[in-house]
Amino acid sequence: LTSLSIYHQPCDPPPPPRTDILRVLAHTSYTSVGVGRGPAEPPTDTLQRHFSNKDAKRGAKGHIQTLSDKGWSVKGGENASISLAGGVGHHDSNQAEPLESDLSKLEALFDHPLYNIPSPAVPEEDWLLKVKPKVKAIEKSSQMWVSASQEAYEDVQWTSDSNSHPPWLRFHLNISRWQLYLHRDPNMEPLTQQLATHRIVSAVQKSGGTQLKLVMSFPNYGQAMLKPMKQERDEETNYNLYYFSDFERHNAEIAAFHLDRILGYRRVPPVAGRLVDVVKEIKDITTDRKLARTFFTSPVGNVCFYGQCSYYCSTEHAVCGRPRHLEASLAVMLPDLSLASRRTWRSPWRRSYSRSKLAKWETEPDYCSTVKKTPPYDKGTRLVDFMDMVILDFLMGNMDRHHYETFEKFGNNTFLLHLDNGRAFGRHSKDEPSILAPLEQCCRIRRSTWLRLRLLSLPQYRLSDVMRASLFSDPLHRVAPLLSEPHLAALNRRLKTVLETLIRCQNACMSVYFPQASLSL
Ligand SMILES: Nc1ncnc2c1ncn2[C@@H]1O[C@H](COP(=O)(O)OP(=O)(O)OP(=O)(O)O)[C@@H](O)[C@H]1O
Ligand SMILES: [Mn+2]
Repeated sequence: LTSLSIYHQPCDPPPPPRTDILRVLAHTSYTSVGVGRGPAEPPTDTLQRHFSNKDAKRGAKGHIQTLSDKGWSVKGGENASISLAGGVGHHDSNQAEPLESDLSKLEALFDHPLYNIPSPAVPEEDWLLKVKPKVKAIEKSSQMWVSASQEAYEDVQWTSDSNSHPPWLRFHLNISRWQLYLHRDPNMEPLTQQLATHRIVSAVQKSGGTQLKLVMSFPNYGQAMLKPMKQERDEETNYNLYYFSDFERHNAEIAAFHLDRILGYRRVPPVAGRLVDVVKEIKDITTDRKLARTFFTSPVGNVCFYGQCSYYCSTEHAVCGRPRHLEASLAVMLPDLSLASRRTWRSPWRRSYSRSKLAKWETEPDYCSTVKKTPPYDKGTRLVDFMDMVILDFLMGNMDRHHYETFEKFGNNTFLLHLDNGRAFGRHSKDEPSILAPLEQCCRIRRSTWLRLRLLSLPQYRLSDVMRASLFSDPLHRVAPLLSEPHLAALNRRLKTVLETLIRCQNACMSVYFPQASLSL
């Protein structure tokens, strides 16, 4: 299983000819396909082995019930899935399928061996954080921190037992060298539930970045980054706006989390949608004076605010409740930088961020060969990790990946954090081929990613369907589907383009080394 290199060069001799790989991929028994778990593959934690297919199915159904119990479905209770199936019936009648089938596709996808590749336990040094051994009682009392507004926060009674930890802490403690969370992580449901429903005790502006965002705090000391809704779901980005002037979209942050998980990466911090009460949950509780000063009531009686930031923070660009309910995305905060510092990397394929200049990669045909020789892209998994991110960005139309971050502790041998996806999903009617330039130019991909992409192109796991099913679990789905049908359809179209690019890569090299070989993709 580990014999195949993740660095299989497109121009290396290909592995021995296989029978129809697509057929094998669709087959439930996977042992006959030599999928390598290269050193870059996220380890599978023992926890996930306890999750049988049955548990997973029950989990998914249970979730629908939880949502409907809370009045989050149109009809609720037993009929929840039926009414919701009707609710999504507006997509292309040729493809119309009830939601039940989308959900079972998602379950089947996550049950597939490509998502359940066994791996050894995570070595001690591969965890991002370590729990300190028990502090003595005396030290403890002198170290005890007393909150200024004690009523707002809960008493902390955490022990070394993870059952005593709130979901956000469990999330932090489970971040490892290769992924933010586990496949089928049992903590995801409580974590996203809390983001969506937990009482907000503090809201302040987050500094840094160009657009308005807030840090929200919860009574259990968890925190989340809020991005407000600025654009209707079916509105397309204005064609005359440069990518760097585009608005951020809350639904893009949510959808990116789901897409990243479906691609099997798990490199986007969990995000949930929430209808926030602008008055009760922001204006009344904020201690941020600069923010408080920007609240006003619009001529039609909606409560609005605009905060302070370097773009779009003015009365003209205020975000407004209806009349006080505002849609927003809440992303769980990563561990504080004092506990886990991060390194920021400039993307080698960064756009020029100028209206007139072109970047080097746009003019130099052999640009990739230079990058391949430049650390950290010359060793380890960095280049294929970068390609994973490129594919995510192309699928969701994100042109704004100027930088990416990694956890300092893990050096160069670690996954890339896919933070800041707010400028994705701006346009469904057009694809942006330049986002794929790195893949076109380098022709490199991690084998397991490539296999998963092919899986997602099969009708029984179709990307748009599994995304629809996954997004259905977000609380904001009851307000409106997080991605409109044209956006879901665009995902399939773009996936096809990615696969065609890879076939072109393979063809080009096959013709060099194996002129007579036929391609059995
Ligand atoms: N979930 C998170 N937890 C902790 N920090 C985060 C999280 N998401 C983003 N950040 C940090 O906050 C900074 C700003 O976030 P983000 O990039 O999403 O905002 P932005 O306004 O879109 O920024 P920019 O305008 O530079 O694109 C990021 O550089 C990142 O370091
Ligand atoms: Mn941004």
